[in-house]
Amino acid sequence: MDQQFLYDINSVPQVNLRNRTTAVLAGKVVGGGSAVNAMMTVRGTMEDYNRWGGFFGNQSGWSWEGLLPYFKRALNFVPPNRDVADSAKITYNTSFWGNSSGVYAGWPSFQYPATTITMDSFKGIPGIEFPGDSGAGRPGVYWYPTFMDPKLVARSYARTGHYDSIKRENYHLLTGSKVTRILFNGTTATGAEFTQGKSKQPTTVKARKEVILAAGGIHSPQILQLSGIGPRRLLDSAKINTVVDLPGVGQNFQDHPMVMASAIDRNLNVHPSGDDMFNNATFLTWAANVWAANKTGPYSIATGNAAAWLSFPVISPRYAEISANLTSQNHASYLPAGTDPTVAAGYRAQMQSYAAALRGNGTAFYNLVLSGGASNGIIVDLHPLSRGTVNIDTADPHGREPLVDYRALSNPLDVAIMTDILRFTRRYYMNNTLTTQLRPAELVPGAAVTTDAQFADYIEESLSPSEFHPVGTCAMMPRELGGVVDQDLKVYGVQNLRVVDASIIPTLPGANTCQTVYALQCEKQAADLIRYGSSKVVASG
Ligand SMILES: Cc1cc2nc3c(=O)[nH]c(=O)nc-3n(C[C@H](O)[C@H](O)[C@H](O)COP(=O)(O)OP(=O)(O)OC[C@H]3O[C@@H](n4cnc5c(N)ncnc54)[C@H](O)[C@@H]3O)c2cc1C
Repeated sequence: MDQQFLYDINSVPQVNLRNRTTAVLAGKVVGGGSAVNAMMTVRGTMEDYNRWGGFFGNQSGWSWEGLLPYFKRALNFVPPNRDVADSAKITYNTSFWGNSSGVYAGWPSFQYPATTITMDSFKGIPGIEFPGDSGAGRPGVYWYPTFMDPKLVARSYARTGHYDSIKRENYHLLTGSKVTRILFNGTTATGAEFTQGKSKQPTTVKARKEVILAAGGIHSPQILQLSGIGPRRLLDSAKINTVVDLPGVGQNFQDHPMVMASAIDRNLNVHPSGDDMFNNATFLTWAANVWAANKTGPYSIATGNAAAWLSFPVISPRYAEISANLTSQNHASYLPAGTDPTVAAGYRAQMQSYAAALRGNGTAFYNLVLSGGASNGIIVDLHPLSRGTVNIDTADPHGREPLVDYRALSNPLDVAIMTDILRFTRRYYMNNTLTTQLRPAELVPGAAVTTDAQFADYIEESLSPSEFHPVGTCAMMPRELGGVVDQDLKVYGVQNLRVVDASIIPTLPGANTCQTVYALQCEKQAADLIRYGSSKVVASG
C-alpha cells in the first residue's frame, strides 16, 4: 500500500496487548478509504441495522427495511461471468442489488477451485446457513463481489463513481487542503477554516445553508473537538472554547479486532490454487501473461470473494453463559474513568442488545475469509464489546494527530469471545468430517495452545485491534445515550451542521464497512436527507 495515500498515525500503547501500538490506517486521498481499501464488498445482517434503528424506536428509517433501498442505490451490481459462476458454484440474487450507481460491485474473471472446497467444508458443521447472496442480510457462508469496474477491471470507488463525473459550476474539489475547524456564529455553523498545502495561513469558506462534515471515524471527531464541540473537560484542558458540551464526541470508538488462526490442508491437491501464486513459477508466468494480455486470471482477484460470517451459537458451546455474563456486567466499569453518564447509558444499551445477539442466529460474530489455497489466515471478531476513544492531543491539539486508543480487550468478555472464535476455527479445520481427508495440520496458534489461559496469552500477544474500520466516534444515537448526531445526522446542540461518514455508525456492522458507508453517506444522507430535509425513506427499490 502506498504510504503517501495514508495518514501517519499510530495508536497509543494498548495496555491489554502488552503495550503494543498499531498503525491506524486511514486514506489521505480523494475518495478516502474507498481509494485504498481491500475492495471487499459486503454488508452486515438485518439485525445489525435493526440495532441502529432500535435506538430510536419502531418508526426509524435506520433499520434493515429503511436502509435496503439505499444499499441498492449505492452500488451497480454486475453479475459474474457465467462460466466462472458455474464452475465455482457462485450464487447471487439480483433482488438485493441495484444498477444505477457509478460505483460498481463486480467480479473477477477467475476463481480458485479450492475456494469452493473450503466453502463446502462448512457443511460438516451443524447450524451453518448458506444464504444465496451476500446482500441477503443473513449470517452464513457465501460469495460476495468486489468494488471493481468489470469493464476496466479496476478499482471502482468514490472518486471514479461520484466525484469525477460531477460537472457543476458550484462544485470545487480542493486537494491538499486540511480543514482545521468549523466556524460558528453562536451555535450556528457558518463555514469552515482550512489550510492549503504547506501554508499555515488559514482560509475560510462560508456556507449558505449548512456545513457537512465527512472526514471519517478518526478525523471527524477531531475536527468537532477542535471546533469546540465535545466533552467540556477535554476541551478545557486543550484550551478550546466550548461551543456545545457534547460528551459523546470521540467516545464509543469501535473497530474490528483480528488474529491469525490457520491450518494447512496437506492433501488439498487442487490446482491452480492460491498457493500456486507463491510457489509455482509456471503458474505465476501464466497469471502475469493473461493479466497483461486482457486483465483476466488470478490477478483480477482483489482479496477473495468468499467467506464465513457466523453467528455466536454456531461457533461457541458456551454462548448462553457468555451472553448471561454480558447481561450481568457492570458495563460502565469497562469505560474510561470519568466517562459521562449519558455515554455510559448508551454503552449499556448497546451491551444489552449484544447480550441478546450472542444468543441468537441473526448477528454474525465470526469472520474467516477463504483464500482459495490450502490455508487461510485472518479471523475477525465482528462485534467487539470494548470501546475506545479518539481525542485531540491536549499537549498540541492543533499540531498533532488525535490520540487513537482502541482500548482493546478492555471488556474482558472480548477475550472469551475471541477464544471461542479461535477454538471454532480449530474445529472447522481439524474436527470436521469433511476436512479429515484433506489431512489438515494446524499452523497457528498451534496444537499446544488449549487452555483458556493459553488462548488469552496468544490473543494478548498477537491480536490486532483494527481491520481499518473505525466507527462510532460521532454516534447516531439519542443524546441521552451519548449520541452526537440525530437521525437526520444533525449534530446535537448546534444548527446547520451534519456529520455523514463512518463515525456516525453507532455499532459496527458485522461486515467490512465501506458498502454501509456508501449506503448511508452517498445515498441516504446526500440524496434524501439533505435534499428532502428528513430521514423518511422516500426512495424505493
Ligand atoms: C487499508 C484499508 C482497507 C480497507 N478494506 C476494506 C474492504 O475491503 N472493504 C470495505 O468494505 N471496507 C474496507 N475499508 C474501510 C472503508 O474503506 C471505510 O469504512 C470507508 O472508506 C470509510 O469512509 P468515510 O467516509 O467514513 O471515511 P474515509 O474514507 O476515511 O474518508 C475521509 C476523507 O476525509 C479526508 N480528511 C480527513 N481529515 C481531513 C481534514 N482535516 N481536512 C480535509 N480532509 C480530511 C480524508 O483524507 C479522506 O479523504 C478499508 C479501509 C482501509 C484504510
